[in-house]
Amino acid sequence: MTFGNYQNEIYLNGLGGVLPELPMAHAELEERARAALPPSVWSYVAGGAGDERTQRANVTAFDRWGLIPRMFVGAAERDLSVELFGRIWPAPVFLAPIGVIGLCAQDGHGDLATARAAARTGVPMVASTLSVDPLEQVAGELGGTPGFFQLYPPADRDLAASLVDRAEKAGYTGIVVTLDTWVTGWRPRDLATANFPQLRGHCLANYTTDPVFRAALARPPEEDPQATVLHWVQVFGNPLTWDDLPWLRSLTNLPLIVKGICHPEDARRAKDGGVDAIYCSNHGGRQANGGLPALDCLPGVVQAADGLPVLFDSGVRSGTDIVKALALGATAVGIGRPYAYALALGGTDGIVHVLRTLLAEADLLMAVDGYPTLAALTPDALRPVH
Ligand SMILES: Cc1cc2nc3c(=O)[nH]c(=O)nc-3n(C[C@H](O)[C@H](O)[C@H](O)COP(=O)(O)O)c2cc1C
Ligand SMILES: CCCCCCC(=O)C(=O)O
Repeated sequence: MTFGNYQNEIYLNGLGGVLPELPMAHAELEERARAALPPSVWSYVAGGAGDERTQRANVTAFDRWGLIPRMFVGAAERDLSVELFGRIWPAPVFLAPIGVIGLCAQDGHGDLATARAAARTGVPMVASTLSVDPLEQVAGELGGTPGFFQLYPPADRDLAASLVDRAEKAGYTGIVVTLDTWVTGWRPRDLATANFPQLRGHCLANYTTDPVFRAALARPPEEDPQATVLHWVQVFGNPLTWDDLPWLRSLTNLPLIVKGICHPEDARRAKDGGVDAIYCSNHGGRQANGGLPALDCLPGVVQAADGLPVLFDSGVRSGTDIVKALALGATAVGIGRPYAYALALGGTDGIVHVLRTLLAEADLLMAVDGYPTLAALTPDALRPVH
């Protein structure tokens, strides 16, 4: 599927892949997903850290930037494609890793449904360590679309190596290491309902199918699920230091991307440590409350990355948001909660719907505002709103 030049599709053929019964605006999508999802899954996905100020600020940060339209640029033809890690992506957009995405699908196999949406659209998927279906099965649904495996680096280094090795063999094209969630943040909604312990048991497929993880158990996970979860709790978290970066780098020759970078100095050190890209994100405000909106961190990270690709997520809710993040220097923009809600409402078709609408809006905005290429989207396209 190619993106760009939606005009004909919208005005002549309708937006292929868009479901008339699903909303185009995020607020309505969210409201309908709330009604459709089991309450425990809803509050887990929608919730964040503390009183969720940072989570809300991630979204409203986009309102503080305004695009300035340009004229006489002949923007009838647009091209949203981007080359990243040696592959051409149809658009500078990807599906961010979502740990319980499996449970957002009505059949409980949302990881597979997401991979199928990636296959249909060509929009790359970052598959979470915490999935209902094992990473090999998820990769099997990706078709030719690039897939990235997101690693929560476990305390057991052999387990980390095994997960990365499996991801390589399964055909993933990069490894995203998430640094900001070695322990769960203060999440009142989940604490109130003891939600995560309830949900996580369903999302350990990558562990229960792993030879290193299984070898550490006295009895197989199928026979003793409780002991399995207890062992997982022990090995999951790994508060890494900069001294661990060479080890992480040594795990793979695939592109290595570090997720959760918000400080320019961290971006600089990660670049010096040999990573292939920086992923600027505050985990959608789920980990730390009281922080800067991720969008406000993006320009500093881009500057410090000094030419290295910078992936970005946290708070992206519209095509306009995508364009603003690109103008502020993101190389590609991650979609998070919107696709979880779309999955809940329409399965794979729902995710395709949300990607099509987001990208159509971005594309048309680039057309009417006179920024026909990604190269034209520079910080000069924006001014702060007073
Ligand atoms: C329910 C849920 C589960 C998540 N699980 C993971 C995960 O397994 N790994 C990870 O790196 N990020 C995870 N994230 C964070 C997302 O990758 C992304 O950073 C975040 O959703 C962006 O914020 P937004 O959805 O508000 O735009 C999760 C986010 C949500 C909402
Ligand atoms: C022990 C922490 C697991 C968190 C897993 C999923 C995730 O990243 C999230 O934000 O939720």
